[in-house]
Amino acid sequence: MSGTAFDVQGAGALGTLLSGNSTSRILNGVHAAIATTKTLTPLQAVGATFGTLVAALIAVLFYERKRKIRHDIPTIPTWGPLGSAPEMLAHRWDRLDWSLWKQRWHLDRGDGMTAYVWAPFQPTLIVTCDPRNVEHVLKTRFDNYIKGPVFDKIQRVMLGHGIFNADGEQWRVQRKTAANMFTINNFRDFMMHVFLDRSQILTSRLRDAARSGTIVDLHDLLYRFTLDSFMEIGYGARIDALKSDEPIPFAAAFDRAQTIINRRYSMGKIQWKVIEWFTGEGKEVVECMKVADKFAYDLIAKRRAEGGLESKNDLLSRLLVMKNPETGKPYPDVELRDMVLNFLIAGRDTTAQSLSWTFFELAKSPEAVAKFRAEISAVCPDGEPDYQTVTKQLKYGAAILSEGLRLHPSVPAEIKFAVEDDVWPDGTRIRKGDGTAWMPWVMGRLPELWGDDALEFKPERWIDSKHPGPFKWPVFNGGPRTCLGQPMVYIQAVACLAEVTRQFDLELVAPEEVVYRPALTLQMKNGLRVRVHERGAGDRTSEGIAFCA
Ligand code: HEM
Repeated sequence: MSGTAFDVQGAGALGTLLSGNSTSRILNGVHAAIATTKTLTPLQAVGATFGTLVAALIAVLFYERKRKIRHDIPTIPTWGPLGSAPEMLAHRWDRLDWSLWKQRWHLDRGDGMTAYVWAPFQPTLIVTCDPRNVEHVLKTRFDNYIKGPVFDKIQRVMLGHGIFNADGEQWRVQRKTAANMFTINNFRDFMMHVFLDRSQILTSRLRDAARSGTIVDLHDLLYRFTLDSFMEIGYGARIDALKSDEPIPFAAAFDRAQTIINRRYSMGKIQWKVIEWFTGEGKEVVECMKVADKFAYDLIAKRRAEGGLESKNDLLSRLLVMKNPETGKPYPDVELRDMVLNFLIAGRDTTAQSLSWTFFELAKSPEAVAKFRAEISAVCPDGEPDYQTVTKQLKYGAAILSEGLRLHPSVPAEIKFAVEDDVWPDGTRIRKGDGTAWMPWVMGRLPELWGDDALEFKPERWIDSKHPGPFKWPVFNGGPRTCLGQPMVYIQAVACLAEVTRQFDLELVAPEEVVYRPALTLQMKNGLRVRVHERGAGDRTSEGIAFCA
């Protein structure tokens, strides 16, 4: 290869990396350098080209630094033109702990609750733990903060144009449709029936484990529990994942795609594209999504073919008879596919994770378990609970879940992008295009927000004090984009917590192994291995798998 051809390719690659006036100045420099290489030997030309590219890269890094550095917002000490990139790389496995450490550092210096972090080729992120700012972004200036193209490009292959990915009118229409479905009253009875039925299968698996002395991965069982429940409630389909230990092909493909996609958030677009091209993971995502897509389209076709949709209670049947308020026509399959997969992510992973982390905390807190058992015996002494019991009477159970979510929010961090310049309530100046982030995981651990016992698992704080509201505890978001599933989560999770706690003692096998995997949602990296002990007949009011007898 001649030195010149090689050089021009290199310059071309740089050209696609960059844009803007300064960039063209840099490129002119590169071209000038290339022209001089024409008189060199091939080896010298390669050396000169490499040197030129390195010099150009350094120039770009310094330009990026100049563009991103903010003198009006605090940040941790950075690595010159590399910003915080080296630390982000070093802390890719404990990203949340690093963020907490960073926030503590700022608070101890008197910087306040808002700081920023930057790295080359990634959007600058202004990160806040101030509930006033969170309220401002989520509610007061809702229209000024959007998910934006970064989120859309990363997630498009999986979420399509579904509700999680959408902004503006596209989001508004879907929100309306989804909100309508969640207000249907008879849906609640159907839901309750499904949750109790699946809870019974879960407890029968735990009983088998207790009797055979087998250690179980409760995290995996809870994923199966929420998958089975949501498949029935959402799509009227029974897949009985809980009755087996085998991987479910579509769920495995979907999980693999999620794992690869989640990693994209810690990189710039070019970085993840290049890495996925080299590792073949880009193609793998596409293949996995073909499996998930086929699953979704088959579900839609089957439900449509069965007919009688008007009398069915599941979400998909309701979607199939609904008309898009925009077009006045039924939703096309491609939009139904997006809804199916968006709701599956919402309905399965987050609830399974919240239950897993809450059981983890309960297993370390015998006092909370004793209080919960006393409440269960008091409010449902004879027979299965109804909707009212779970939603109104198991107050300590609900407090246990809220406390579990405070310390381990299923969505640990959120990002939105500013449409226009703005000023936050704490005085932080936001520029058009800035990424703004808040981290429920970090907020839940700050003594400044929760008192000196912030790191302790204390369900009582939800009973003894006023509810903190959605902006100090943004676990389910707040404002117009509040989680639509929150009431459903409390029914399913409180029923499941009560059912398991009433019948079993859970012993953690290796508590030190219970750690998160950095991802969009708070998975347990090594699962939740427990030894299950059936409570003696004297501990319960009766034998059996009824919810509370
Ligand atoms: C513990 C369980 C759950 C947690 C912690 C949770 C949390 C959240 C959060 C933080 C968001 C905002 C996401 C974003 O905009 O980036 C959200 C949105 C949403 N959630 Fe949940 N969620 C849970 C369970 C569920 C369930 C079971 C459903 C229903 C099937 C559901 C349905 C939705 C929907 C439809 C949205 C989109 C709302 C919108 O953008 O307008 N969620 N959830």
